[in-house]
Amino acid sequence: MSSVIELKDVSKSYPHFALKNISFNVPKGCIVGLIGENGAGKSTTLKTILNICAADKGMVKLYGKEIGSLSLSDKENIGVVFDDSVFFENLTAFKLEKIFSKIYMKWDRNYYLELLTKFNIPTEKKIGEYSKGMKTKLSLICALSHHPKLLVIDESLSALDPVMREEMLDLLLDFVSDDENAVLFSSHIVEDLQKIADYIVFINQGEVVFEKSKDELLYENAIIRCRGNQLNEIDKGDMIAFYKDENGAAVLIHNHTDTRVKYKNLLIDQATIDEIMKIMIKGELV
Ligand SMILES: Nc1ncnc2c1ncn2[C@@H]1O[C@H](COP(=O)(O)OP(=O)(O)OP(=O)(O)O)[C@@H](O)[C@H]1O
Repeated sequence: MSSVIELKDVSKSYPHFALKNISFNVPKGCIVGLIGENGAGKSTTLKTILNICAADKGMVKLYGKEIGSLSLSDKENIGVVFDDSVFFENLTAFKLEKIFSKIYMKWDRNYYLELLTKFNIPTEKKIGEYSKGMKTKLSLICALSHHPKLLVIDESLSALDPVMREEMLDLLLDFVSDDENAVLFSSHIVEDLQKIADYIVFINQGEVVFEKSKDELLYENAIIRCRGNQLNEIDKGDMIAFYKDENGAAVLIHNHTDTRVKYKNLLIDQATIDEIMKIMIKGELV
């Protein structure tokens, strides 16, 4: 399976923060979810991929080409939806269409109008008068309407209500049903990524903690919930990380049949990606 994005040992330093040797791939036909707490380095990673900020070292390739050597038509194959995407607030969606039709060679007016109707976006209202959710929808619609092959989305869908998010997620699944397309999607709403992502890349304090297929991640991990004083009943070798507070302990363990048998007297739950992330960030790694 070839990759749309390849990152190898990418580093970028700011005065009080550094991305350190970030490596991961975004394979064709896949949705890759980038997760991590506030300030972990998700946006910086996306900006480095898009060459909005240059990496200090490492390699970024899109469709096998170094990021600095992309042609205009290569760039047109990238659709970007950022949380702070700005459109001219005095324009209407109709006027915006006229501008984009001149910028993008593959601009698809009919598809744009179809999506505006489907997602109830007013065409004659000024964009400055849109709600945040409407702006987000418009941003995704614009990104899709020039038929990119890669969509890079930063946090944006968090402004949408659950029903609308579901529809947008369906749109992304539809997008990657074409095996040539791919999505790199950074989100706080890990639940969304659990629904649609094929791979999860977890970044913490500027470093990749893991890059795994979602199915593998959910299958390989389980959580023991117990009282704090029961922690010593669990062998360190079975633990990945644990979190303890006054209400008890949550222990991330390797999910093997033998660990399930070994700890049959303790409550073992399936782990969600959200819980895996929280225990690894807030708890202690073993
Ligand atoms: N231009 C910049 N100059 C200096 N520091 C920066 C710059 N851009 C980002 N940072 C710092 O880099 C760190 C990572 O920021 P980044 O926006 O990548 O995190 P994030 O994971 O996307 O966070 P969030 O989920 O809150 O959006 C933060 O500490 C931020 O202050």
